[in-house]
Amino acid sequence: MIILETQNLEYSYPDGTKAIEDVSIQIPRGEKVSFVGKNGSGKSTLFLLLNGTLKPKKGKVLLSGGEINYSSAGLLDLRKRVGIVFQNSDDQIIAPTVYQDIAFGPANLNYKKEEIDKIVNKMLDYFGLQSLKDKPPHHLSGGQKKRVAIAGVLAMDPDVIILDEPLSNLDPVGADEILDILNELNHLGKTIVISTHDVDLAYKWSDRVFLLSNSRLIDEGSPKDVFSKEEQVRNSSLKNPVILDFYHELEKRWLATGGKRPKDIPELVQTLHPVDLMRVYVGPDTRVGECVNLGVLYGKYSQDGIYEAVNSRVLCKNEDGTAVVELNRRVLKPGNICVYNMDSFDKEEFDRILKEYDINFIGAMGKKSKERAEEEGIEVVCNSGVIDKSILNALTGSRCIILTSRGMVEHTAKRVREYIQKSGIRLSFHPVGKSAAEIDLNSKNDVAVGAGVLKENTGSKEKKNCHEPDFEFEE
Ligand SMILES: Nc1ncnc2c1ncn2[C@@H]1O[C@H](COP(=O)(O)OP(=O)(O)OP(=O)(O)O)[C@@H](O)[C@H]1O
Repeated sequence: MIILETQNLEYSYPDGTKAIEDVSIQIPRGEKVSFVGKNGSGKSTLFLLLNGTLKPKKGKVLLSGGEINYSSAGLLDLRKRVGIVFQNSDDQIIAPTVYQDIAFGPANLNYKKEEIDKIVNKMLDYFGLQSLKDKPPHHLSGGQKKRVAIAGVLAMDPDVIILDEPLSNLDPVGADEILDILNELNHLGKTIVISTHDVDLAYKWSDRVFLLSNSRLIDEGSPKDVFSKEEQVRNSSLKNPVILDFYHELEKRWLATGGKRPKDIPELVQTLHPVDLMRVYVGPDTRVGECVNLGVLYGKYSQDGIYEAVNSRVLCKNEDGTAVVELNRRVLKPGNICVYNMDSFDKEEFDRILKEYDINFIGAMGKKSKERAEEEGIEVVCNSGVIDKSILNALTGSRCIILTSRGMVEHTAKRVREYIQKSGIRLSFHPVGKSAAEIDLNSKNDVAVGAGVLKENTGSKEKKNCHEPDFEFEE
């Protein structure tokens, strides 16, 4: 529901200065509203028009849908419902004591003495001014004067409280105290309208921002909307809220993502999730924001395990066809590789091994073993580049078996062990079957890398868990 509204408002001062030109605004009831704009943009003039202190040359001011009545009675009613706190408290505080100043408004409304006393004491308590009630206001500090000025307005229990630069000249703690009071009053249902040059305040505090420039309304909307138009903000001689500048710098360095502009520090912290980025080539049709699957990452990209990069979001694309993607890693449990000597093939034993190791990839190496596999009706899925393909399949979690003959078993073992040593990825490797025990796993052909050597696991091979490697890398 709109509590205050202006329609095509125009105002010029008697000297001819055009202070407000064609301004139409709507202020919803119960909102916290900020007017921002450089010096002389027309904020104070608009506020004086909103509470009837000034009468527009053209256009209308409406309160709760009704046009303002500029008769004395109409204005008295308006000022009871729309209170204004001036930027300079000395312009507002006129009575000889704090008590009398707060009592001024209710007295003007012809309230009875007891009622006035009750209201003033309530205000003195609420604003922590009891100990100062008999002091002359001009002896008070800036913060205390501001509290007296707000108390004087609140004493009339207005629906809307308009405050012109309420925090100017206050120290940070004093400013926070006033802000707390405004927040509480808003919480109690009051519509709070302020003007400010403090873009950080307008950005984080307001529900709605109106931007004035050269006596005209330039923009209005949520703080995030209004302050997202950086050029417009700059052209209005304002600055970006610091929190947004900071966020943009983090965003440029890929330290903050999510595209959600933070409103305050907790929101900023939320944008700082650790990002895991990779520069990759993507097709020409891939767009920023799309997700790509990069397959399995190992070697230097694997961190301390094997990962599959699925649904990795493209954060930016470069002209050279590369893109920066945010990796979405899915941990892969490495599979295993068994090697079986087809020279001593035994159908029953072979079937048991397939079952025990849950084999889902069979490769055959060497003419003899391929022929034997065919004779035995074994479904071989790979018969060239078998060792490397088995390694690649094992990396993505497959359970592989390589069928080969006596001499090739040790060669296969050596190649797999080399890979394990170089990559640091602990694939399981098991010579299996009757002749497995004959394989010299500690062959002098083993490759030693750095300070590490491979050694055989102890324990029965027959009982070994299929995910447990036969070889360990020993530092
Ligand atoms: N009493 C006056 N007589 C003539 N011109 C005035 C008077 N008061 C303000 N103005 C002019 O009206 C224009 C709007 O002034 P206003 O005080 O409303 O701006 P403002 O946005 O509140 O500025 P500030 O941020 O400096 O408080 C300015 O050009 C100003 O010089």
